[in-house]
Amino acid sequence: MPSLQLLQLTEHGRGLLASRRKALLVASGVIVAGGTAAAFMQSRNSYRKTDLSSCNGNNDDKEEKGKLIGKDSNVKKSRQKKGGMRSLQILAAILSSRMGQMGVGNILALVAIAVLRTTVSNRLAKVQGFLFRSAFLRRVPAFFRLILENIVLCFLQSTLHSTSKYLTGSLSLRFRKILTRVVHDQYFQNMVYYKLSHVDRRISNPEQRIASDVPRFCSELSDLVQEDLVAVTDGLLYTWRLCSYASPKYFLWILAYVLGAGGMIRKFSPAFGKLMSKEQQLEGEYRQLHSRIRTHAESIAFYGGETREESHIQQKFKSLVRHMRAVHHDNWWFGMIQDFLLKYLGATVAVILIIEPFFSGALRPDSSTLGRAEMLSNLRYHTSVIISLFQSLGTLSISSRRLNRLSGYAGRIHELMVTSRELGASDESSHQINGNRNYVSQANYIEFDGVKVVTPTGNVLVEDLTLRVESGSNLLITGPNGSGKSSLFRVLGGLWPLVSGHIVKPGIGSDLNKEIFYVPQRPYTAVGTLCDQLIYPLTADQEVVPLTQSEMVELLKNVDLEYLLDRYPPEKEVNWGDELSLGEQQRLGMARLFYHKPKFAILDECTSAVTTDMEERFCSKVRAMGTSCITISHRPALVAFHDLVLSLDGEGGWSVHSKSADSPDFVESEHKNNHLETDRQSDAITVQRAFANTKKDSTLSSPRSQSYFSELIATHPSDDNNIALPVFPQLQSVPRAFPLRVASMSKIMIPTVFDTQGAQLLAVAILVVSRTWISDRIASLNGTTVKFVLEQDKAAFIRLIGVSVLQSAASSFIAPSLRYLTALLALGWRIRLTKHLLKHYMKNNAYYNVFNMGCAEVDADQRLTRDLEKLTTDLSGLVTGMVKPTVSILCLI
Ligand SMILES: Nc1ncnc2c1ncn2[C@@H]1O[C@H](COP(=O)(O)OP(=O)(O)OP(=O)(O)O)[C@@H](O)[C@H]1O
Repeated sequence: MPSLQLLQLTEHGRGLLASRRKALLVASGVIVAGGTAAAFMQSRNSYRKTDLSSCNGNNDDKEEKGKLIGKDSNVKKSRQKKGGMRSLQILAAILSSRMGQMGVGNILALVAIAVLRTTVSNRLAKVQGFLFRSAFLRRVPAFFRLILENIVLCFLQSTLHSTSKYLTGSLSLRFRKILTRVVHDQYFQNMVYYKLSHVDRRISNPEQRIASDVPRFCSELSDLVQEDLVAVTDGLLYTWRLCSYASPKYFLWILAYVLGAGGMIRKFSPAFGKLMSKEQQLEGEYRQLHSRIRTHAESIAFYGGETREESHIQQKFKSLVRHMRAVHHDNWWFGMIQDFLLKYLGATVAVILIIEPFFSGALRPDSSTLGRAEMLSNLRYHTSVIISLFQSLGTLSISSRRLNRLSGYAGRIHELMVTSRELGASDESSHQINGNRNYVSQANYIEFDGVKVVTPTGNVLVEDLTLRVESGSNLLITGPNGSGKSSLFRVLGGLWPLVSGHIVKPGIGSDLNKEIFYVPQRPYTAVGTLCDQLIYPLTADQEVVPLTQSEMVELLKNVDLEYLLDRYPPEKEVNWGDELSLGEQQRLGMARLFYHKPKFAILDECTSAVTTDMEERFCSKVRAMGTSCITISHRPALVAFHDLVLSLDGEGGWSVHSKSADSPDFVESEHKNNHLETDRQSDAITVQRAFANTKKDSTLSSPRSQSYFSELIATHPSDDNNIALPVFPQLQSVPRAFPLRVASMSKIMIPTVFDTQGAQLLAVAILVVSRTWISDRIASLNGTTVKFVLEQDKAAFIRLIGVSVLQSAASSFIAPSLRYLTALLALGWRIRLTKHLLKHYMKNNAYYNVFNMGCAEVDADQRLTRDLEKLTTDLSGLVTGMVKPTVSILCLI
C-alpha cells in the first residue's frame, strides 16, 4: 500500500499533532457549548421582549407576564400549530382536486425524474467505486472506459437536475394559478374586497396575502414535493441495495437514529409558522405605508407632511427589523441543534456504519491485492449508499419543520378565504330570507321600509327610515356631514349589511349597476383609454353595441370635456387619476352616467367640484334622459330638480318634504330621536330652511341672474404678447454607469471598514477559516480511516470516532453561525439603504416628483420595499459565497 504509507508521519510529528489537536478540540468544544447556550438565551430573551412589548408597552410587570406567557404559550402554540396544519390540509385538498390532468402529469413527470435521478446516482457511485479499483489494479483501458461512463452519467445527472427544477417551477406556477383563482373568485364576489377593508377589518392587507403569500406558499410547497419525492425514491432504492449486499440492521440503525434525532428536533423547534406569518404581516404593513405615500403624494406634499410620514414609515420598518432579528436568532440556535443532530453527528454515525462491515461484516477485505482493490471499490459504493440513506431519511424527518413553516403561509391564505366566503355569503343570505324582518326584494322602484343604518363600528346613523322613490321621481338628500347620507346607499348597495328593515330595489345582484348607477364624490378612474373611462365598469368585450367616435364626442360634449380628445389619442392608456383635475374627473364620471343610462342614478355630491352652471345642466340632462336622480347635496339650488327632499339630522332622525308643499313646515313623514335639539339637529334645520327659501326664491339662486363682477379691472394679455413658455422640466431618469452606481452603493453599505458590517464580514472570514481547517481535518480523518480498515485496527478507529464527534460539534456551530451572519449582513444593509433612500425620497417632494414628472413608471414604493429586500439578501449571499472560496484557497496555499 504505497499510497497509504506516504500518509504516515514521524513519531515526533504525530505526537506534536496529537497534542495540538487535543487543545484545539477542547477549545472548539468550549466555543460550541458556550455559543449555543448564548444564542439560545439571547434569542429567548429578545423574543420574550418582543412578545411583551407587543402585548403591552409597560415593562413593570414583565416577570408576571413572563410567567403567564410561559403557561399559556404551550396551549396557544399547539392550537396555532393545529390550525395552521388544518389550513395546510385544506389548501392541499383544493390544489389536488383542481390541478387537472396537466397537474397530475407534472407530478408524474417529477416522480419519473426522481426515479431516474436515483438510478443514475446509484450507477455513478458504482462507477466511481470501479474507478478506484481499476486505478488500484492499474487497468488503464477499463479506467478510461469508466471515466467516459462517469462523464456521460454526470451529464445525465445535470440534465435531470435542471429538468426537475423546471418541472418544480411549472408545478409552483400551476399551484399559484389555482389558489389565486380561488381567492380572486371569493374576493371579487359580493363586494368582499370592500367589506374586508371597510367593514370587517379582521384581515389587514389582503393584497399582501394574495400577491406575496400565495406565490411563496406555492413555491415552497412545490420544492417540498420535489425534494420529498427524491428522498422517497432514494430511500427505497438504497434500502433495497443495502439489504442486498449487507445486513438490514444498518438500515434499522439509520432509521432509529433519524427518527430519534427528528423527534428531538421537533421538540426544540420554534413556531416557525407563526414567526413567518407575523413577518409577512409586518412586511405587508410596511409596504402598505409606501403605497399610501404614492397614492396621496400630492396631498402630503401640499401639507408638507413628509417628516410625519417618514417617522411613521421608520417606526413600521423598525418593528419589522426587530421581528426579523428575533427570527434570525431562532434560526441560529435551532440551526445548531438541527445541523449537529442531522448533519454532523449523523455523519459520524454514518462513518461507523460505513466502516463497521469492513471490520466484521460481509465486506471485510482479504489481504490479497485484488481483495484490497475490491475493498476500495466497495467502500466508495457503500459510503454513497449510507450517505444517501441518511440524507433521504433526514430530508423526510425535517419535512415536518418545513410543513410547519408552510403552515404559516397556509394559515394566512386560508383565513383570507374563510373570511371572504363569510362576507360574500352574508350578502346572499339577506336576499333570500323573506321570512325575516330584514331582507331585500326586487321591484321597479326603490323603497326603504323601517330601515336602520348602522356603521360597522355599531353607531346608529338613521333610525327606522321609511321612504319610497318611484321610477320617474327625484329625491334630494341633505343633512350635516357624517349624518349618514352616503351610508344609506352603502346599505342599499349591499356594502354594509341590512341590520333591520326591508329594502326594495330594482336589479338585485349582478344587474345592480344597470338599474342603479352610483356616481361617487371621490371619482374613480380606471387605468386605460378615454373610451375605457366612459364605458366603465364594462370592458370593450362586454359592450353590446360598441361606442362610436361620434357618440364618444357627444358624451364628452355633455360635460364640456371634448378637448380631452385633442390632448389624448384615443388608443393612449393614461393614469387619469394623476393627470386630470378633480372637477375633470367628476365630469368624466357624469359622462359615464350618460353612457349607461340607468333607471336610477345616485349622485353622491358628484358635482361638488364642478361649476354650478355645469351642475344644473347635468341635472336637467339626467332628468331629460328619463333617469330618476337620488342626489346627495349641500347646494340648495339643486332642489329645483327634485320632487322630494329627505333631511337627515345626524342623530338618527329624518324628515321628508314634498315639492308640492310651499311651506318648509309641511312634513310628509318624519322620525325624531328625542325632544332636545342638539347642535347637529339645529345644523340640519338651518340646511332645511335654506332649501325651503331656495324653493321660494329659486330665480334668485340662479348664478346666471347674478353678477359677480361689477367693474373690469384687468384681463389676460392678448395673444400677440404671449411669450412661449419653456416645456415643463422632466426628471432625468437616465441611470448612471453601472460601476459608478456600484461604487456609490458600496459607500452607503460599508462607509468604513470598522463598522458593524465590516466586523460582520471579518467574523464571516474567521468562521470560514475555521470551517476550512475542520474540513481539512475531516478529509485527513477519512484517509486515516481507510488506513485503519486496511490494517484492521479497531482501537485506533474508535479513537478516531471520538475526535470526529468533537469536530462535528464545531462544524454544527460554524455553519448556522455563517448563515446567521449572512442574514444579519443582509438586514444591516437593508437598514442602511432604506435609511439613505428614505432621506432623499422624503426630501424636496421627491416622492411626488418621482411619479408626476415623467417618471410615473418608476414604482418607487416597490423598489424601496421588495426590491431592496431581494437585493440585500442576494448581495450578502454573494459576498459570503465569495469569501468562502477565497479564504479556503488562501488557507490551502
Ligand atoms: N367603514 C366605516 N366604518 C366605521 N364608520 C364609518 C365607516 N364609513 C363611514 N363611517 C361613519 O359613518 C358616518 C356617516 O358617514 P357618511 O359617509 O354616510 O356621511 P355623509 O352624511 O355622507 O357625510 P358627508 O356629507 O361628509 O359626505 C360618519 O360618521 C363616518 O365616520
